[in-house]
Amino acid sequence: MQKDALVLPSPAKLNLMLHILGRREDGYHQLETVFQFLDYGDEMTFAVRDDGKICLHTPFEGVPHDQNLIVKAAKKLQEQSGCSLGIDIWIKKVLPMGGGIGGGSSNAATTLLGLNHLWQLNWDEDRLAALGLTLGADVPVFVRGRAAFAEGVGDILSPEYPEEPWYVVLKPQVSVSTAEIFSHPLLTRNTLPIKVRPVPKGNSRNDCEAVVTELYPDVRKALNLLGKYTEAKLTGTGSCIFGAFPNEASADKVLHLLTEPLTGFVAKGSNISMLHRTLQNLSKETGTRYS
Ligand SMILES: C[C@@](CO)(OP(=O)(O)O)[C@H](O)COP(=O)(O)OP(=O)(O)OC[C@H]1O[C@@H](n2ccc(N)nc2=O)[C@H](O)[C@@H]1O
Ligand SMILES: Nc1ncnc2c1ncn2[C@@H]1O[C@H](COP(=O)(O)OP(=O)(O)O)[C@@H](O)[C@H]1O
Repeated sequence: MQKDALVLPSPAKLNLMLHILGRREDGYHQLETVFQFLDYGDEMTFAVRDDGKICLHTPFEGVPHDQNLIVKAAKKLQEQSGCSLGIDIWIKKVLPMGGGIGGGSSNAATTLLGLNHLWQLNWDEDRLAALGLTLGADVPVFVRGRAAFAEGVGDILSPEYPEEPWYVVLKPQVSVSTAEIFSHPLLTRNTLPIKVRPVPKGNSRNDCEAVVTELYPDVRKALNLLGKYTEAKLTGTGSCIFGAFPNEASADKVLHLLTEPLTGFVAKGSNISMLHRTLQNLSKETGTRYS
């Protein structure tokens, strides 16, 4: 690896609540959701190439190189900016795929921000978020890096400041397809919009939960298990579930009681993503603006 490589985190997100208000003509659903980041995620390393090639060196099981959101993000940014440079990318992947914690979207956003810096494009956040939205509904929130109340298809963001507890996140041994849940006939699609902000306590339901637990009994089992210790909820379309705890020790204790046969982790909730905290620290060290 080159000595001037840039190493950046790619954090997970949780949907602290998720309401589905309706469906647009293009099939996409209008949502209201609260996004918060976790201080837990993948680690990505970037090194510039002079030959214009985009090379992801870490293989992903079941995801061909050119279908990877990392590669798609890099190629789109290269095309739209007209940049002649390329990039080598490595990733230490810890986030489970298809878990509703946004790993793919987060990887895409970290790629956009990392390359914006390394290729010296100086794109602003709005432009990067707009490009991100063409890759997936969740990419803009990762580009902006601040906890948010989201409307539209999840792309119209306004600041939200939820508490920042410690979470236990459990991954049942199933992967849920977002498209499958959103096309299900029994999905709740008529929840009324929330008029009051910040989102009042008691609005923390996830409208996908009923369909997901019906189709995936392992998710129901996990919710019941964690639900013995705290309120347990689904994030996004699952399959991960989570519950809040007042401190790391109490979260750790419950994780150790529960993991077999589930896998899971403990992480602190954060209203500023660790990617953006890292970029801010780099800016201070080098005097360069990173996004
Ligand atoms: C619902 C959320 C909440 O965070 O679920 P998770 O994927 O994280 O579980 C996301 O907005 C998902 O975002 P993302 O995973 O980027 O979805 P996309 O790739 O854009 O869309 C996957 C598929 O889900 C459906 N879809 C997605 C978002 C949305 N607001 N309405 C939809 O109907 C569409 O059928 C689309 O083809
Ligand atoms: N870099 C990536 N990381 C994870 N998943 C990716 C990536 N690129 C493409 N994918 C595809 O996107 C799907 C959804 O991944 P992910 O974002 O992790 O889940 P979710 O949207 O449920 O949080 C994966 O099952 C995989 O097929």
